[in-house]
Amino acid sequence: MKEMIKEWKHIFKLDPDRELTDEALDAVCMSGSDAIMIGGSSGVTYDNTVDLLSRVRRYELPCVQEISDLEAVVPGFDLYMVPMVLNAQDTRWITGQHQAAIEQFGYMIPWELIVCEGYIVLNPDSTVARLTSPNTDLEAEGVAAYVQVADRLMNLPVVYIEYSGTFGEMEKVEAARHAAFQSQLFYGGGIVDYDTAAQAAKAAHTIVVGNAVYYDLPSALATVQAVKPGENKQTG
Ligand SMILES: CC(C)=CCC/C(C)=C/CC/C(C)=C/CC/C(C)=C/CC/C(C)=C/CC/C(C)=C/CC/C(C)=C/COP(=O)(O)OP(=O)(O)O
Ligand SMILES: O=P(O)(O)OC[C@@H](O)CO
Ligand SMILES: [Mg+2]
Repeated sequence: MKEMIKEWKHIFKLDPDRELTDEALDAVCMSGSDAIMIGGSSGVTYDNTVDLLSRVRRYELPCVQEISDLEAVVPGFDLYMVPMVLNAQDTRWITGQHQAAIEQFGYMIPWELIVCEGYIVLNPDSTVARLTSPNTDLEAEGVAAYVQVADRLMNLPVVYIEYSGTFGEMEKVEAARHAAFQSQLFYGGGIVDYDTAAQAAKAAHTIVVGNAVYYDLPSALATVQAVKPGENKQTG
C-alpha cells in the first residue's frame, strides 16, 4: 500500500472544515489526480472527517488522512500521513505529540498504514507556521540539509516542502529534490493554476493542491493537466 506514493504526481488536499458541493467533489475526484488527502491545520473534527471520507469513497482513487489532531483520526483510510515539522522550534511538533500519541494508542496503531512526512514549513504567515513556530529563515542549502536529515538520517518516505497559502521559491524546492535520495519530495503551497502547477511539478516529485479547490475550481482542475495531460476521467 505504502509503495503507491512513489507513483503519485498530483494530490488534491481537501479540508473537512470547508464546504464542497457534490458537483465540485465529483470534478475533483474524476480529474485524474492520483489521490485525495484529507486534512487541515485547524477545525478538523472526527465528524467532518468521516463525512468527507464517506463522500470521497464513492470514487476509485486512494484517500489518505493527514493527521493533525488525534481526536479526528478516522478508521477506513488507505493510509495515514503523520507530519513531523523538522524545522519547528517547538518540539511538540517534531516528536512531542507523536510520543504522546504512541504512548496512548500504541497497541492499536496500524503501522503498515502509517507514513511519516518530514515537513519543512517555509511560509511564516501560514496557519501551520503560527501553530508550530518553524525557523523559516533558510537558504536553499539549509533546506537541502533538512531534506538530508529526513532522508538519510531518518529514512522518512516523504519530505514535504510546505508553503501553504503562497507560491514558494522553486530554487529551494529544486535544491530539496536534488538532496533527496530515497524520499519522495512533496511540494504544496500556492499552486492555483496550470502554470504554477507546471513550475512546481518540474521542481518536486509530487505536487499538492489545496486552497485553489475552494477559490477557483476550474483553475484547480487545470493543475492536473499540467502534470498528466489528457487524464480527466469525465472528458475521457
Ligand atoms: C484506527 C487508526 C487509524 C488509528 C490510528 C492510531 C493513531 C492514534 C495513530 C497516530 C500515530 C501518530 C504518531 C500520530 C501523531 C499525532 C499528531 C497529532 C502529530 C502532530 C502532527 C503535526 C506536526 C501537526 C502540525 C500541523 C500540521 C503539520 C498539519 C498538516 C496539515 C497542514 C499543514 C495543512 C495545511 O493547513 P491549512 O489548514 O490548509 O492551512 P492554511 O490556512 O495555511 O491554508
Ligand atoms: O492550500 P495550498 O496553498 O494549495 O497548499 C496546499 C498544501 O500544501 C497545504 O498543506
Ligand atoms: Mg489550506
